[in-house]
Amino acid sequence: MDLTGQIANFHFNHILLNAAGVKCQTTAELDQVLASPYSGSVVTKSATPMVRPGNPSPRYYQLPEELGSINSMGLPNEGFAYYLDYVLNKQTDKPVFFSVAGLTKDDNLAMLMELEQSDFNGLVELNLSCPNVPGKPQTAYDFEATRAILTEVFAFFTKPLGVKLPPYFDMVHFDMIAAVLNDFPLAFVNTINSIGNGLAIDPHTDTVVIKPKGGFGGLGGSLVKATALANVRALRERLNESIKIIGTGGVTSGRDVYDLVLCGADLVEVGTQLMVEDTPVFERLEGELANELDKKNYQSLAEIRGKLQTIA
Ligand SMILES: O=C1NC(=O)NC(C(=O)O)N1
Repeated sequence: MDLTGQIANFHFNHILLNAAGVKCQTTAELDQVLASPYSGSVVTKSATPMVRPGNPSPRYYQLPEELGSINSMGLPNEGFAYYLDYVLNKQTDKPVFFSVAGLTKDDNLAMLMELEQSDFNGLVELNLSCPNVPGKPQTAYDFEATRAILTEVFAFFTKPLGVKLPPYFDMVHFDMIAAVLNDFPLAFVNTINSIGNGLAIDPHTDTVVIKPKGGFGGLGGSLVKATALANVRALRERLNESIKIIGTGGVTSGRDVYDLVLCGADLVEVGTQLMVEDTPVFERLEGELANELDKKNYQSLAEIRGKLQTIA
């Protein structure tokens, strides 16, 4: 059975990997994800130029009844140089994604210039959608700002680049972001980032469950699946076919992976459920995915990719 994926010149023997932010802040975590026989790749925690402690804790909370998670991490990371050193020295035959999330356009341009001039030979993900830095907007909700930064980036950047997008909730917004992205030689888009600025309450104490921003945080896990499916499907229908799609959000079962591929995903990322189960989740999900294909006598993901049916 062929459970592989392709982005640019990179072939992925498995389509599952971590979502940026989960199991990817330290070299030990990155090594563990890469070492899983059932991961196809790894993505680094979104890097800022300097080390960042992030927001005060509690800043991550698992919602009850396996609904998902809420987080306001605030881009804690070991700093750009730490991740560049890791990717330049790590021996692996799996493609690696380097995620960057500068707090300013200049920070992003500086990190991307350093990556361009480095020997890094993987893929780069420009995170335009972190909802958790107080006072900072999710750039990709501003279509002109997104066009402006991509214009400056592609004036010099020649390596495979993709963007991490927030979820959109309006058909016109799908049209507008696709009209921007189609003007650039992007290797991929990764959709969705968490659903920004949700709120969860502890019923025993009548208190929010995370400290930053009065309890507002990004939502992940099963409760965001329908939004993730819609964003993958809408962008697949609108983007040039040269722009591949990484589907992220709401994956807790092999059927969830199958559904994202059905909507057009080339690779699939796991965030909240990876926090819950750790790296064995990749084996479980791939096994369940294979079973879903078996049920319908499919031999490869290529047979179902983008093949979601509508009602005539
Ligand atoms: O892009 C991000 N999305 C999230 O949901 N959380 C992290 C963060 O807060 O660092 N960043």
